[in-house]
Amino acid sequence: MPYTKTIRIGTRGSKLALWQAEYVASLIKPSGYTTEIVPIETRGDKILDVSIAKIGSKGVFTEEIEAKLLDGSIDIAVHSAKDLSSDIPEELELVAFTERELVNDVVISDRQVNITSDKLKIGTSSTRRVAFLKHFYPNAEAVSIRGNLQTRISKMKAGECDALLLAYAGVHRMGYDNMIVDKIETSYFVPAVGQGTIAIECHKKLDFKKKEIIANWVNHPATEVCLHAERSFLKTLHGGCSIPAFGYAHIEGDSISLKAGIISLDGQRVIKVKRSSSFENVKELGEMVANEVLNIGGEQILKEIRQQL
Ligand SMILES: NCc1[nH]cc(CCC(=O)O)c1CC(=O)O
Repeated sequence: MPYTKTIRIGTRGSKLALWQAEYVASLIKPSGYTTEIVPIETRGDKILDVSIAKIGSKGVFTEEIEAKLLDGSIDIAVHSAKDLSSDIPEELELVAFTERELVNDVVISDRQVNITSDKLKIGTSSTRRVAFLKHFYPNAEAVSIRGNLQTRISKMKAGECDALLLAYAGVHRMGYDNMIVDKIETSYFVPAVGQGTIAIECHKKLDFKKKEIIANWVNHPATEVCLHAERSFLKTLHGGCSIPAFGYAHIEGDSISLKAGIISLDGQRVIKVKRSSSFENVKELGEMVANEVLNIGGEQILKEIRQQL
């Protein structure tokens, strides 16, 4: 095949995913390479009536896309880093992470609501958010809502819930900032691993010039190092996206600080550990934090969750 200066970008077909793919394409553009966006439907897009936790296996939003990386029909895949399992196929690698957006969860609503004092029905389908709601906002009632952001907002307007709890990143990318009624602090409501950043996955054998373009034009090194710490934590914990684990790393001077843990599904027990390391040791940092979390009660919580799901 003749060499083409075109990078084929595989992505899910949802509006948020397409926004993210377009964003990555816009970062590549000044390099002189062109891009082609290839939408791919995944299992997670097809099954809308069951919560993600119950679909079961990891990678429900990524497997079909990874298959196309493996057979060479796309050059790179663009994912919300949060949706990416901690184990990716041996032949593939993560080559870039875009600059992280504000990482917080936010409450959005079409009416005036107060999450602290009102008895709100809050739409979410994330086990982490349901458990944190039970712990920090016992007034609130979590109701399961799935679908893309647009669908969830229509369900809220139709009365299925009073508010939605979502990642700021997605809300912002879809242009719903004006519906934000509360920004929840990460000091206690710790985000999911990878929240707010976009990961670029490719075949280890992808043409080196294309890899170089991605590294130079798409990757944000400070975000990348934080993501490696968070993902090392998740990998050691053996948690997929259905586990109510959380992890957030950020740079403090010349070290990386990682705060991560797990919460029981009933919200009763929060196991949280914060440690820091140099930039070179983020993998060990993630492993150390995960092992500590497992040892001080995390193992027991994981065992209970595996029995319940
Ligand atoms: N699990 C779905 C998902 N995956 C990524 C985002 C938002 C964008 C991001 O976190 O980068 C969302 C929606 C949400 O959690 O509100």
